[in-house]
Amino acid sequence: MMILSTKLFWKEQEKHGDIKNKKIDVKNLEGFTVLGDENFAKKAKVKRVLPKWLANPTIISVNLQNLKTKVSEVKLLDKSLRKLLKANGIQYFFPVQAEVIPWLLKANSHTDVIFPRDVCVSAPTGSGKTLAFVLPIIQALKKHSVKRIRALVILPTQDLANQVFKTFKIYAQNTNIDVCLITGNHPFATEQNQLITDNKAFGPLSKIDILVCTAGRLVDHLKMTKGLDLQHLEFLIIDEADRVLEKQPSLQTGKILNLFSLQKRRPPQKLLFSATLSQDPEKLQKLSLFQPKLFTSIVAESGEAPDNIVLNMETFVGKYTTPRELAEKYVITSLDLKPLFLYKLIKLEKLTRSIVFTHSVESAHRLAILLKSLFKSELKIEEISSNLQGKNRSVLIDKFSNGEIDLLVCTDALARGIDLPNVQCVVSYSAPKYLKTYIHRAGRTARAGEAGLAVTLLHPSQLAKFKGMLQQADKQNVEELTIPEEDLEPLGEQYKQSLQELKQFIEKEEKSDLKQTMSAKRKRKT
Ligand SMILES: Nc1ncnc2c1ncn2[C@@H]1O[C@H](COP(=O)(O)OP(=O)(O)OP(=O)(O)O)[C@@H](O)[C@H]1O
Repeated sequence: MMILSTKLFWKEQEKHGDIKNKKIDVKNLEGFTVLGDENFAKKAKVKRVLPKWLANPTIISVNLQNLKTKVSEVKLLDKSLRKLLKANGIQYFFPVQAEVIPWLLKANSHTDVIFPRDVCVSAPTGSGKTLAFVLPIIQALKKHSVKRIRALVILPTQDLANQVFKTFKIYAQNTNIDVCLITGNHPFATEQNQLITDNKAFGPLSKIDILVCTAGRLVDHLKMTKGLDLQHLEFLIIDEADRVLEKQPSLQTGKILNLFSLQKRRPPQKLLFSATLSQDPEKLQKLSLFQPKLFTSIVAESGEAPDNIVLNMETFVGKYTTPRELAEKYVITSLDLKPLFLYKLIKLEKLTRSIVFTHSVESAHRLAILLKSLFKSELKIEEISSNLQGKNRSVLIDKFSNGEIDLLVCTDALARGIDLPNVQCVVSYSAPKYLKTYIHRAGRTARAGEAGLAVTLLHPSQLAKFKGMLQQADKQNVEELTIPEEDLEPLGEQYKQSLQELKQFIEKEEKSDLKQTMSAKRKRKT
């Protein structure tokens, strides 16, 4: 018997002249086995059915003005923690805290009987996600007297890890919990020494209870630090989870996330946080979450995120949300005068305490020099990028926080999670490529219920793409802020002079770089 592919079959049918009807005539098929079938009927649309946990989230309000949950009334939380919150000026919980903290405390109150469910939290930037995991973890770990790493907190950058570490330190006061930070900011051996002590009788022992780290440095220590034991882990927290998992695929591909499922005791509870957490079931599937629970804020058609919204549970997929207090605008600029548009924008809006994002370290550097030349002593301008060592970056971040710097020019290395107080405006000098980038940049302002402005500079050819991108987050009303090109004409001479200064500055820098490289080479030779 002959085996016939569908293509050959149609050729055969053609010979028999029955192609018109495109119907298989079984009579002509003697001696053939047809593989596959041509079906020209229109297929019914497949209805997307979400896993139950994604379709039934707990909705988090984005309203930070009308707070309802008093810290003093959440009796599930230890009195000492409530006292510390009060001492740090926190009287009311933000919505994400009001939902997640009691839920986690309850889930962890009888872990000897029931494995706690894993948790995904998607809530806007600046909505207080950090405390939503810090407080329940401190409370849960207070009871232990033997030192073991019981909570592992992974973040995408050094600056962020540092920030979360500081929050843990504040709320671990008056407990015997030891928190450690490893980000590569210190020599490897120093970090090893902070993690482990070598006991003569028992071998390597943990010195700490909570480890806060960047993903890359964790991977290095897992490979090379003898005695680093995660067998007793009770919590695995991934903050800015989408970014961590993008940056460190080895975490995602099961190498580390699934490693814990092999441990002898119960696997740790996984807690994933982000303002842009994917709610795509296929992506989440890879994380091997255990009976996950989703907390998410939502936007309604109008772009508002009301408190009581009826969801279509079958099709609900959370969209990224931004703070209610965020005002958003864009400015159309020409390519060659873009720095002047920025200059004018800063003047018009009287911007201080503001951040300007560019797409690369080099362009941040050039723009900072140019702005310094244009503003002279009128504004204090600094640049911050991954080129700077961690310590210098922290100094700049502190200076900005204290109001000693008016304008910080930076790359997207600073876009995620960094909590700078009272940022007036975020300017995207280079248009963001992705919605996520836009949301995290803009999220440096309008934090913790404060008002804030995000302005994006666009060339006319970028406008359609930008608007399309914002529509994915149901943002339809982003207004244009018009700066007519004629208004820039009087600045022409000043601009030319500043460009000249920039050129000279860069040339000088290049020469000095060359000199340094040559002298380093010479030193190596000798
Ligand atoms: N209940 C509260 N009351 C007042 N301020 C709060 C409260 N909770 C948190 N904050 C403050 O709000 C700011 C933002 O909090 P946090 O950094 O945790 O936000 P986030 O949701 O993690 O933001 P991002 O997504 O950008 O990382 C911080 O300065 C924090 O101290």
